[in-house]
Amino acid sequence: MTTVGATVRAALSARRGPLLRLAGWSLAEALPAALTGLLTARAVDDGFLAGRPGVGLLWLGLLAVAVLVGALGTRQAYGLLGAVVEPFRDDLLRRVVAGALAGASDGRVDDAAVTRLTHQVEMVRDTWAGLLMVVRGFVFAAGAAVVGLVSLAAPVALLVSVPVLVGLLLFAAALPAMVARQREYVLAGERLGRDAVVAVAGHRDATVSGAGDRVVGWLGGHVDAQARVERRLAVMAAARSLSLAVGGWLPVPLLLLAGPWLLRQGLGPGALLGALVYVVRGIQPALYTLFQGVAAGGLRFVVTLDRLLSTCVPPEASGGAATAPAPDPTAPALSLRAVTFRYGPHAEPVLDGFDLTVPPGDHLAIVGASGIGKSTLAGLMAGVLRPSAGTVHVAGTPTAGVGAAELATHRVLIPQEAYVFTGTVRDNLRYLRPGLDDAAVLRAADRLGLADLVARLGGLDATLRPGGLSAGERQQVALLRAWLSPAPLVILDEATCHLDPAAEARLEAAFAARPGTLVVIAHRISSAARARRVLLLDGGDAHLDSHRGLLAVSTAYRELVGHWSGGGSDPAGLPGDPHGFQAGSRPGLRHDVGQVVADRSR
Ligand SMILES: Nc1ncnc2c1ncn2[C@@H]1O[C@H](COP(=O)(O)OP(=O)(O)OP(=O)(O)O)[C@@H](O)[C@H]1O
Repeated sequence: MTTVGATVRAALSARRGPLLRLAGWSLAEALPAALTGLLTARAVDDGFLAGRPGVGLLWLGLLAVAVLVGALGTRQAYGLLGAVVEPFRDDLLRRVVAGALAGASDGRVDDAAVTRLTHQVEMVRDTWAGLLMVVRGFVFAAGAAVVGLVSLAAPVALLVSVPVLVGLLLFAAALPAMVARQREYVLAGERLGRDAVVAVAGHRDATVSGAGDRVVGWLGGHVDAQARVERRLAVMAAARSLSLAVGGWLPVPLLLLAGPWLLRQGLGPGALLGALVYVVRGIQPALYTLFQGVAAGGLRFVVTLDRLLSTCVPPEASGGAATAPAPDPTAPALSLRAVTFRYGPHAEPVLDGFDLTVPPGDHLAIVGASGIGKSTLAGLMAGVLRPSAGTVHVAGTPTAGVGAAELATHRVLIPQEAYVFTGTVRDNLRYLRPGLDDAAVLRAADRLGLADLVARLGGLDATLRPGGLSAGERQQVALLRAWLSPAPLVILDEATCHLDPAAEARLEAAFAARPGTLVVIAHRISSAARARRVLLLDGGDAHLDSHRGLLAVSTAYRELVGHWSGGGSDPAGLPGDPHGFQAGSRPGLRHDVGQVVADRSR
């Protein structure tokens, strides 16, 4: 499991640019803290005490300018905070949801768990932002104050720095215990909440069976436990106060006690006052904010992030294409072994002990009656569905436990209802390959005969509104997007059903010529005839052969072809049946494909 420390380090190193800019503006923000004591000392020693109030006011005016610069720094720093925090939140959310999806059984996701996890991600985001600001604020404010003290006099800086360091060390020593107490506190709260829900849900049974007192006692035990943990947490507040007393307050009496000696060494009274200003206005509030911030939001951040990471898919599994291993070109494009799939624990299996190997570069058409399991098989091939038993490999990579981003580099699945989103034509087309240049996109559009469509949509910069597109146009946009994807395997699940036969033929031919492997859930007989091999899903059987081969050996296939091309205005498809096949026309077909393996490629 990824640790909190590693996650924080990765988040910081991934956002180096914005962090550096944040540091730059933090310097500006720290300007008043750095100058406040120095300018006060000048105003007093060279101005007011020297009988030159004008000079004193001038120094104070400079301080006012520094305050304005600091305010500008604060404004910019908060703006930059989003650039550091939001990508961290996005990445965490992606991993958490991927973890929830990976943990889902039979494709069923626990919605409540996802909601709880996303809520916790928001909490981590907020506390992360708070922690960054607090730590950053302390480093720059305290650093500025120390620089100011050194510029006043080195012995003064030493007198202040030593107790500050001791206070920080005390706080750091108490931190592990604070984290442990905070974790106990969170767990006790969760336990109480969970069991209270159980008790409330079962209160009728408890009352009827006379177990009310036992339930109250049981819950009371949880309340007591939480109170005990809270008391232990409160002890940690004492450790915090001690650290603040040493680091933030001790320098004041030390400076006052050393005052006569410092004045004898030539330090002006204004400089002594300036040093006190640095301590009281700079170091003390910075320490207070640091201790409070770390003890409250910081501990919540560590504990909540730690719990979230235990549910996450590691970044390498959910990360972007850059971290995903490349598909193995020598492995079969698809390999299904003993795959069984059912939509529910008590449902009949749609596939049962199914085997299939698709070599790289193959062009496979899958045919069968409506409801026989073609889309289910496509979903399994694409890793969208998980087999109840057996394994599915895409280009040598098992689809189980692989993140969506990695899968996307291996295969692209275009379903019947194509997905188009509100955004530019360019973003829609480059969705699976964001870095691609416009020329390559337009070349591909031309290659697929879709240049007119792109022009009609208003060009690459135009905004697509999904509602304004016909079903056929949506399919063409999705097909061009799939063509542009880096994935070597393309699965078209009746992805051309809203196009006319000529457009379908043109697009399928283009996909067949694309380097890689093509699997088409056939919508028309012509799709099957164009394919190198045809997989026929039949009731208790499955057959794999060429179109001609199947025509020669399979009565079921001949019957389907007969239905497909039999009469009507569309010689390539069955009139009135958008699927080409009709379950009613094949009463003998069952939904279980059966044990028979039709795999002649092995
Ligand atoms: N989400 C689902 N929940 C339960 N059963 C489902 C689900 N999706 C499909 N099925 C059932 O699984 C079987 C196979 O469906 P599938 O959609 O894979 O068949 P198909 O051959 O693609 O059909 P069509 O050609 O009509 O698209 C059918 O009996 C269908 O009713």
